Amino acid sequence: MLNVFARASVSRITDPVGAWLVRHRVSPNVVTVVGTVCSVAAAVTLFPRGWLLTGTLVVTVFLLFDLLDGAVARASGHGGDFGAVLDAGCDRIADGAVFGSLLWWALVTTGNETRGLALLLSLVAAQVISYVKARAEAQGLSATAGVAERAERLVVLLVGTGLHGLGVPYVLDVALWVLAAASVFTVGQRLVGAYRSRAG
Ligand SMILES: CCCCCCCC/C=C\CCCCCCCC(=O)OC[C@H](COP(=O)(O)O[C@@H]1[C@H](O)[C@H](OP(=O)(O)O)[C@@H](O)[C@H](O)[C@H]1O)OC(=O)CCCCCCC/C=C\CCCCCCCC
Ligand SMILES: Nc1ccn([C@@H]2O[C@H](COP(=O)(O)O)[C@@H](O)[C@H]2O)c(=O)n1
Ligand SMILES: [Mg+2]
Ligand SMILES: [Mg+2]
Repeated sequence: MLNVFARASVSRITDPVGAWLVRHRVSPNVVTVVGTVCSVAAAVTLFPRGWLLTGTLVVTVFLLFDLLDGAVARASGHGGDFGAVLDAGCDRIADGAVFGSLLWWALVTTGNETRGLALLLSLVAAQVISYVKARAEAQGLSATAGVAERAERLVVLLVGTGLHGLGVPYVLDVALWVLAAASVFTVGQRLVGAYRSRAG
């Protein structure tokens, strides 16, 4: 949904930044790798310590690099097949680090098994959602539908962690269970989409 409705607005910001980076000889792959490494580093150092507000703000800044690398690729005219693979692979690494770090915080730091379960479901479902789409595309099928695409998943999660960090009660638990349910549902939507997209 955000991919359809927010992308045009986001591009009005990211396209000029992408063109500026190209003028300074920055390549899209550098943006992808730097954004991923910094997202992972921020998530694994901040979330397990329970620094949820700081973690949310810092991780968000570096996750937004994922919106920039495509803009740099378009502005440089060097976008390509490998860039798309690197982008998607790095997305999985960043998602694993963000969800995994919060899972560590929930289970090890605070001993909250309910939050841990919701995070575990969301982590596994997030990876499966993306894998089913990629595998379907490799088979010549299409599986793009889903209520919880990556942007939606990250927005729900990070608004929940940010507000929890600010001391707002209940919001994180609601966000985590909405996220887990929507993510599991999206796995089903992607599989059904792939099935229906078969020719004949
Ligand atoms: C209240 C207390 C304080 C809390 C503050 C924090 C609030 C945090 C709120 C939001 C943070 C959101 C961060 C999200 C960043 C990442 C977004 C993202 O994923 O963008 C990519 C996405 C899709 O692009 P692709 O098609 O290239 O991506 C593919 C897709 O993700 C596939 O998904 P899946 O199959 O898993 O469902 C993957 O498979 C595939 O790997 C991947 O390549 O782009 C969009 O959807 C476009 C719209 C995104 C809107 C996000 C909202 C961000 C909020 C603010 C934007 C401000 C913009 C400023 C930019 C400045 C840059 C200098
Ligand atoms: N290192 C990269 C990253 C991305 N691309 C291209 O951009 C597309 C993704 O665009 P986003 O705005 O969603 O990041 C991707 O499919 C590639 O075509 C690239 O070439 N190199
Ligand atoms: Mg990207
Ligand atoms: Mg991406």
